[in-house]
Amino acid sequence: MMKKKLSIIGMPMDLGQMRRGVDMGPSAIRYAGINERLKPFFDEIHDLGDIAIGRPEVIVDQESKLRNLDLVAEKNALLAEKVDEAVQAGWFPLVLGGDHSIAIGTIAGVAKHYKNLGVIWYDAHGDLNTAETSPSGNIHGMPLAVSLGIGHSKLTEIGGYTPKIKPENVVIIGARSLDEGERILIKEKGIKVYTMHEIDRMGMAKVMEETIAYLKERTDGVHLSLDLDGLDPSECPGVGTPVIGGISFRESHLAMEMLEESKIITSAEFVEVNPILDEKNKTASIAVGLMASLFGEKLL
Ligand SMILES: NC(=[NH2+])NCCC[C@H](N)C(=O)O
Ligand SMILES: [Mn+2]
Ligand SMILES: [Mn+2]
Repeated sequence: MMKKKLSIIGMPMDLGQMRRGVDMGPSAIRYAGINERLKPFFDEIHDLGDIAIGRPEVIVDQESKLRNLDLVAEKNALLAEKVDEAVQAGWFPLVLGGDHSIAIGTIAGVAKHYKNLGVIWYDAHGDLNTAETSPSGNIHGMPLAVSLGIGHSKLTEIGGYTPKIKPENVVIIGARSLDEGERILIKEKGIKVYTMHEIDRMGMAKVMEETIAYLKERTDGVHLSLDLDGLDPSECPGVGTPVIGGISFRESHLAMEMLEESKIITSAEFVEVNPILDEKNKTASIAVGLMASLFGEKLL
């Protein structure tokens, strides 16, 4: 049997949006006991520490209006390298955010190892904006588009190849706040989306059954990109862009348990935990609980 090895990488990035505090996400998640909780499910766990981000001044790219474009690109290139090395060496990469712009780096590091990487985008948002469609200029609203090869070339070219993933290999779960340009892109590219409407109507069990079956038949690895704002803000208040009417804690655990049973997940990231906006580290604790379910923790 191959050893089960987990590589934890902290990405204290807050340059993809405007609310301070999300750079403390990795610390909050570690403080919530990630190591202890995941230990039973791995032969070895290496916490590689954090990628150095620094505290630079905000610079808006004059041409594209993207906030912190150069730094977000530079730091994501570093993350991509780290993730690439982990996968290469046979470690499961688990990245702790940081705002969702870090998915650009994670996916750049992972996708080169697969012919058809699948992505589950568990999020209230589509994160499918470009400089042209973004209402905010915040890069954390763009990483899924960037990974599909759509967006500023400084972002899409990270890792030296583009696109990273194909639209038919993506499943978005939990969407309830989509901008106009994102809706157009979803339809144009035929991206599979389970909005809150489908989750209410079909139930999470059916949504996950379909998602797993869909990805199993077309992908050779699946990355889970879980934005804690996919969950309802009453349960996960520690996020920068909360949207009412989200996925429940229980539904989310079921989703993670079903993913564990399916054995399809080959990399993951948990993003947008902002301890300054949180209540007693609740959101970080929920993130750790979801990771535990994803890797095999059972109630009985
Ligand atoms: N990763 C996130 N929380 N993204 C929120 C994006 C919000 C909005 N759609 C924007 O582009 O600014
Ligand atoms: Mn997101
Ligand atoms: Mn979101």
